[in-house]
This record gives sequence, C-alpha cells and structure tokens, in this order.
Amino acid sequence: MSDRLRYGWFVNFMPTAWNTPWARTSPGDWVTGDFYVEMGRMLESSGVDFIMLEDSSMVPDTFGGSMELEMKYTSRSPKNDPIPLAAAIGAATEHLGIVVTMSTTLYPPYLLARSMATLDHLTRGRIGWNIVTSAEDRAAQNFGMDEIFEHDHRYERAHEFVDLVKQLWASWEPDALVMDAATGTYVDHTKVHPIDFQGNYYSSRGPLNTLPMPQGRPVIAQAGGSNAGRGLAAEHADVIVSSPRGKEGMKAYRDDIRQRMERLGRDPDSCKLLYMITPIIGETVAEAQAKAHRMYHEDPAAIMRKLALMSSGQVDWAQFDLDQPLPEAADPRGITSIVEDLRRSGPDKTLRELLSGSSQSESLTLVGTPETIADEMEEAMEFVGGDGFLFFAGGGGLITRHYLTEVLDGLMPELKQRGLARDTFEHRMLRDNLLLA
Ligand SMILES: Cc1cc2nc3c(=O)[nH]c(=O)nc-3n(C[C@H](O)[C@H](O)[C@H](O)COP(=O)(O)O)c2cc1C
Repeated sequence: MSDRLRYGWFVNFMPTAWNTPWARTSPGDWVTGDFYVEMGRMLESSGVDFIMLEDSSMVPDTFGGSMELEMKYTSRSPKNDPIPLAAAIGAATEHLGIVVTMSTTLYPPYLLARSMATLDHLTRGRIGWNIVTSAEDRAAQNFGMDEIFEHDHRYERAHEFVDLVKQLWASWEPDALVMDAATGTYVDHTKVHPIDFQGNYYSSRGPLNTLPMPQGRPVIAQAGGSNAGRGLAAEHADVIVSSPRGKEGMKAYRDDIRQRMERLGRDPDSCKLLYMITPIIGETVAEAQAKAHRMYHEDPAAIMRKLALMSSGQVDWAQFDLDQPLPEAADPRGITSIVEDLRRSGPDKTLRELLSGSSQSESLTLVGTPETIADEMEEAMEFVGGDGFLFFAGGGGLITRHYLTEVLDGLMPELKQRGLARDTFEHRMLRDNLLLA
C-alpha cells in the first residue's frame, strides 16, 4: 500500500488521567486547556491531520438513576465547551485541522453557522464540524425540551439543518469583500444575499454577518452508524469517523457509504473514512500484551468505567446482570447502533465478557510493537481500501502525555517510514490536506 493514510485524534475536553500510572494529578492541566493545546502541537509535529473535539451537554444519571458512577469515573463530565478550545489550539498551531462537535438538535442553525465561520477565520481555514444529533434526554432538558427527539426524526431535522447552514455559508459571494479605496466601499452589498429559508423545522432570513470563510464551508465530519446516520454522512460528510468491528466490518461499512454516495451523485473519493483505534504499544509484543491485560482485565475499575461511558442514553445498564448475556434492550431513542453492535459482537457472551478485553469502541484491537501494529494497520487498509485511522485514548479521563508519546514518537515514525503518514503538511487548509493526494 503506497498511498498516505489520513489520521485524526478524537479527544474529550475533560479531565486527563489522574489516578493511573504516568498521569498528572493537577486539574488545572486540563481545565485551562493547556494539556490539549500542547497535545495539538504534538499532533501537528507528528503529521496527524486533525484533532477532533467531542462534545455533549449534560451530567448523566441513567446508571441506577444516580450521578454517582458518572461523577466517580468522569465519563462525560466535567467537560468544558470545545469551541473556545478550538480557537486556543488554532492559535498555537499552523497546519493541524481542528474538528469541533456541535449538535444539530441543541444549537440554533444561525449560531452554529456563525461560530464555525468565525473559527475558520481564526484558524485560517482549518476548521471542521462533527455533526451529531445528540441522543440524551438530559441534554435535551438542559435546553428546555422534555426529552430528546426520536432517533430517525433527529436525522430528518439534521438534513434540513445542514441545508440551512450551507445556505448561510453561501450567502456571501466569495468576492463580496472589495475594499475599494476609490469609492470607500468595504463590501459590495449586491454580493450579500438573504436566504429566506423556510423549512419544516427551521427558518432563517440570513445573510450570515461574517465574511465568507477561507474554506467556503467547514470540513464536515460525521459518525453515523445507523441507516439514518449513514444517509446523512453519505450526503454531506468530507470525513467519516466510525468504529465498525474488524476488517470485514470496516470494508462493509466503507462499501456501503461509497455506494450511498454514488447513488447521491457524489464522488466516493471526496470523502475519507477513518476507523477508531486505541493501539497498546510496547517495546516487545509480550510487554504490550501484559500492558493490555493490566488495563482491560486486572483493573477492577475498567468495566465500571465502560458502563459509565455507555450510561448516558436511555438504557440503564445497571438493570443487567454483568454475568448474563445481554437481553434485547435497545431503546429506539437511544444510541441504537452502539447497543446493537455490542450484542452482535457476542450474542452468547455475558455483558462482563463483552466489555472486557479491549476498548469496546475500536475497529481493530492493536496490541504489539510499532512494527507489528503498523503491519496490521497496513494490512487492514489494503483489505478495506482506505482511508485512515482515528486515534482515541478511551473516554473518561484516560489520556496521558505518556500515551501520546508512545503513539506519536513510536508508531507514527514507523508509519512514515512506510509512506503511510505525511512528513509535512502540503497545504494550509484542512480541506486540502485531508482530501487532496
Ligand atoms: C468517532 C465518533 C465520535 C463521536 N462523537 C460524538 C460527539 O462528540 N458527541 C455526540 O453526541 N455523539 C458522538 N458520536 C455519536 C455519533 O454521532 C452517532 O450518534 C453514533 O455513532 C451512532 O450512530 P447513529 O446516530 O447513526 O445511530 C460519535 C461517534 C463516533 C463513532
């Protein structure tokens, strides 16, 4: 495989590891954004295409009807707003893309369009938008709703939302800024247009009140797993991040998305698909295996941390016996594909077995040396067809500088040596670095 792959790093603006080896204990390190700004610089110098900032807006209390598990393991909170962090990372870097999550269910479209446009200016064309629809009642209640909309309805609204914000971004013609000294005219008003958008769910007069953004519109990222989610991704995404299991699952997902894009009249190569991985790296395979065993099997908190992470939707995992197979429990309003994926990956396994052994949200289980892991990544990409990987250190306060160093100073150089990662950024803007060869 000779084509360079694409890489992102998915991270939560949350506490970093604080009671594991190689962790810092000061909360000031994350809450000020210092850790993540430093991380942005590290990613850039290693040739990672973008950092992707997760978001959600609630304190979960689904597990056993209490916030205890959540507060103890910090799976979704405390969490700061990723939008100002994107600006801070942008100011500290020159080439790294910064993909920010904003929910179509919770943000007004005009506000979102304007924030994205402003961030694209601040970063000189390096912003992406991770479109999510939010699945949690608790988040909906923080924004004045009684409960979150039903799953497919959220996606129906998201289609309209995206149409609207795209029109707002296009409401200024690219050459509207004239700065004509002779007439003393800053902007040619004939090139700025109201949009008068009237949809089923949203309306907006427009135009946007920002100058046209450097990238025209942000890079659009999406992580849909369901039929409705894949439909939104196939129509709008420039980059799709997902975690289908194993090489076969990755290939089936990619083939499906590419077929959907073709049916919609889009060039399938105009969207890059990245698969989530959490490589466990050692200087020998045995050392990496021992580390993975310690992390996933010997740490009594590991399963509880995973349960806390999964307990932000409608499914109360406390009702299930950890030592029994998972019963039919998917709530159609919840994150359906996550529940279904888990059940499908081991219909006869107990919940404890399903949750132990790996980081549950990764496409490939990668445990080894930089060389053996790069072999597996390369082989998977040859089988799947492309396009790259999304690193993730696991949610809920597990990231450390030590882990970043293992991946960025251990694995990335090995990938570069094989021509599978970039040495330098060829372009200034995220869209160009991501999509062009
Ligand atoms: C890599 C990745 C990142 C995601 N980031 C977020 C996020 O920041 N906020 C959020 O509410 N959901 C996030 N999700 C959830 C997805 O938006 C989506 O709801 C989920 O993959 C299930 O797919 P479905 O909505 O099509 O059922 C993420 C999912 C993945 C795989």
